[in-house]
Amino acid sequence: MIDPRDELIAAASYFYSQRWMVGTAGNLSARLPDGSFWITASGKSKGQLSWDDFVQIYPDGKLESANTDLKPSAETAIHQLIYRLFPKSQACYHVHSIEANLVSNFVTNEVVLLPPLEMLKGLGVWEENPICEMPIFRNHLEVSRIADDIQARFELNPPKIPALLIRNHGVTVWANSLEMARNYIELVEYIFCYMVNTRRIGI
Ligand SMILES: CSCCC(=O)C(=O)COP(=O)(O)O
Ligand SMILES: [Zn+2]
Repeated sequence: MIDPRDELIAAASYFYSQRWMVGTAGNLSARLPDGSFWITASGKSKGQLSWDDFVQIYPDGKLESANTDLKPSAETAIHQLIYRLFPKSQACYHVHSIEANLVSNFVTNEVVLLPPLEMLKGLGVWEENPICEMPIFRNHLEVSRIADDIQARFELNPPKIPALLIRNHGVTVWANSLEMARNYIELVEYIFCYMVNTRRIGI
């Protein structure tokens, strides 16, 4: 079995270079065949991760890490929930971009309408002139409350695309492979960038 940490490190380094994972912002995880997942340890610079900067979380919540000082990402509860709600997901990526935060303030309600761009096909929306919304969640200080809100909403109303925004915080995507999760981050960031630019030029 290939260890997914190399791919997570490469993705984090790329996202860092795009300024979507500045400093210690964001967290990435990837599942293993036994149902456990590797997740970035909390507070690590995402531009220079190594294998020892990850924690393995088992389905029963137990964890394993290279040293006992290592804490799993503060947002592990969201990754755990995503894997529970979407059992085919193999990766969950969360980044903080300026555009994601700007877009999260374009509306005050719980969803933002995305422009009907061709790029939505990359997120699985194969429709002409699609009406596609991205869910937005409140950024509670306690991450478990964010996870509770996501669970409550998604159990009733599953999202059309594998992505969610946390207002003034960042975007989270999930996918059936690490490669797809990386593409999804690029696609949502393209869409956010487009939305910010259309506002800027007033169209
Ligand atoms: C400066 S980032 C604040 C915490 C956060 O939102 C994040 O994504 C990183 O947290 P982690 O515990 O995964 O390092
Ligand atoms: Zn975050």
